[in-house]
Amino acid sequence: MPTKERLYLFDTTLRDGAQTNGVDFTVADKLRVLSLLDRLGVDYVEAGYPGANPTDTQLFAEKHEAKARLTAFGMTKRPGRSASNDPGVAALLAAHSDAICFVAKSSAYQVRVALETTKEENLASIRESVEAAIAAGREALVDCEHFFDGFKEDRDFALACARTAYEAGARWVVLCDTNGGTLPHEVEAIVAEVVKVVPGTNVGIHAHNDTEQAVANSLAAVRAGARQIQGTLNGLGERCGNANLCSLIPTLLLKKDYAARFDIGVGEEALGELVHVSRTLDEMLNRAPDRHAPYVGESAFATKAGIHASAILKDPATYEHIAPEKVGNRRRVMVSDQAGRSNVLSELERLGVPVDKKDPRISRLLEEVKEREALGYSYEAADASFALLARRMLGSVPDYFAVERFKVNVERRYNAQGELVTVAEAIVKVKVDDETMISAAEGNGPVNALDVALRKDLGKYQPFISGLHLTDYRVRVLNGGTEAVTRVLIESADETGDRWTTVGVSPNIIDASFEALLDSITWKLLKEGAPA
Ligand SMILES: CC(=O)SCCNC(=O)CCNC(=O)[C@H](O)C(C)(C)COP(=O)(O)OP(=O)(O)OC[C@H]1O[C@@H](n2cnc3c(N)ncnc32)[C@H](O)[C@@H]1OP(=O)(O)O
Ligand SMILES: CC(=O)C(=O)O
Repeated sequence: MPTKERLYLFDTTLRDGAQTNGVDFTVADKLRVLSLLDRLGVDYVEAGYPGANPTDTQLFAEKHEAKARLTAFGMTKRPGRSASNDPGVAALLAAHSDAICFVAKSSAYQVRVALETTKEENLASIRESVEAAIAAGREALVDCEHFFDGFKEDRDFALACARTAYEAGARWVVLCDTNGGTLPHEVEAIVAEVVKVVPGTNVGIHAHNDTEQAVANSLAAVRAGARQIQGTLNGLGERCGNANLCSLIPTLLLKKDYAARFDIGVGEEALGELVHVSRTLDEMLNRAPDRHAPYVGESAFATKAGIHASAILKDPATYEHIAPEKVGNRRRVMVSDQAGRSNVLSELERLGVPVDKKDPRISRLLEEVKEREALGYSYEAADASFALLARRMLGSVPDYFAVERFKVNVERRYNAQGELVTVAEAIVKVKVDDETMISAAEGNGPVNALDVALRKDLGKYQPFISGLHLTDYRVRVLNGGTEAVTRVLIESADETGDRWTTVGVSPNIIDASFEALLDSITWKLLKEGAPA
């Protein structure tokens, strides 16, 4: 087998990713991400911009052990002064890092307008900054900012910037599509010109996603000869983000043309951790994961259409481009108004509901789902409500308890301190066997009060629901005006870490919420095997 070429991965989640609107890393966050990236096996981690802010300065104030080359980012020296006299360069040289990545303009227009200097001064800044880094024993990289736009307007100057960086000793000359407007065929053609001047083994690509082409542009650059890709986890980055490493890594490892040709330093085992890495980052940043993200999204291997589900059950390869387990994801076959019998059978199997494939009740269950979805229900996410619907149809859900009445009161009034407050109170009357319980509770809203009252005393079932808590509550008004119907989805969790979702629908939001709450409790009792 021919030896593979080495393709290097450079992660900038902690630098360009930190430029994402709404993203803010602490030093502790950065160290955690560094360890995630190190386990993944990327070659470089650009961890920040020492001197730009206290977090990054503190991060680089000491040495951090990592397999990846820890990289500090910053500007080349400013025009009109020497590198040894430039505070920005001094901060970079003082930082504990293996490598320094300088950002340098490579567009004549940017040099004139943004830097207000000359082309010659800019080339001198690149050369002297790289030389200073190397003299200090660091590996030097140069991010050629605005390279592709610069190449289109003044090709010779853009190439002179790249050549100057290389000749000064930069290990990598990284071509940046800073404004993200370049298309893959342009990237491929321009990189092909650059590698005539700087060897491809020293050329990198840094693509922004403003036309949703960052991943395609990175692959186009590799096709043309570049051998380093810069990107971020989950595609974080300035404006629309950077090339998403969670898409690039599996593509490079699993798609034949790249896998056969390149070694990227990330192994199969680490690839199996990709979903975990992606979700851990989202969790840390308090961002909702993108359900539709390629490879790592919750819906990346979710099938709704009946025709697809039928084929997937025969052989998953019929509708999947890779096996989801390779990236640590899972297949989901959903039940909805787009489903056929195959979706229902698959979901029942997953939920552990035993059923004979030929049972005529399967078709009736499917019809019931479709009729209910027409009324506003949605079972795609509400797995526990679907399981209850199915089990009720199959006659296996006990009547654990009956709610005889409930009352909810919301009142705005002055409290004893003279402050205006809104108070929600609920009373629930529940019958378990022959015993009647009446519970009252206050809550931060009517649904919360109702939930607390309902779960306060369920008699003999109380021990079974003690670990139950609500983790999410979503409301959607399905059609406007006076005819509006409200759909409530409630996500619950318990002490074992299990999560499940239930649905309720009604013109009245309290009724819809109550229906979803009842399903949640009933599912928990069923799951625990509570006696009827
Ligand atoms: C394309 C990219 O993503 S590059 C990454 C950019 N990242 C960041 O900017 C985040 C961190 N930045 C910061 O905290 C601040 O901008 C700092 C600390 C770096 C600089 O702050 P300030 O000194 O107040 O300067 P300010 O941010 O207003 O402007 C940048 C200056 O750098 C100059 N500059 C920009 N790029 C370069 C470069 N590659 N080489 C030399 N100088 C440069 C600009 O011309 C401008 O100079 P001016 O003040 O004489 O007009
Ligand atoms: C360096 C960088 O982030 C850019 O040019 O986009």
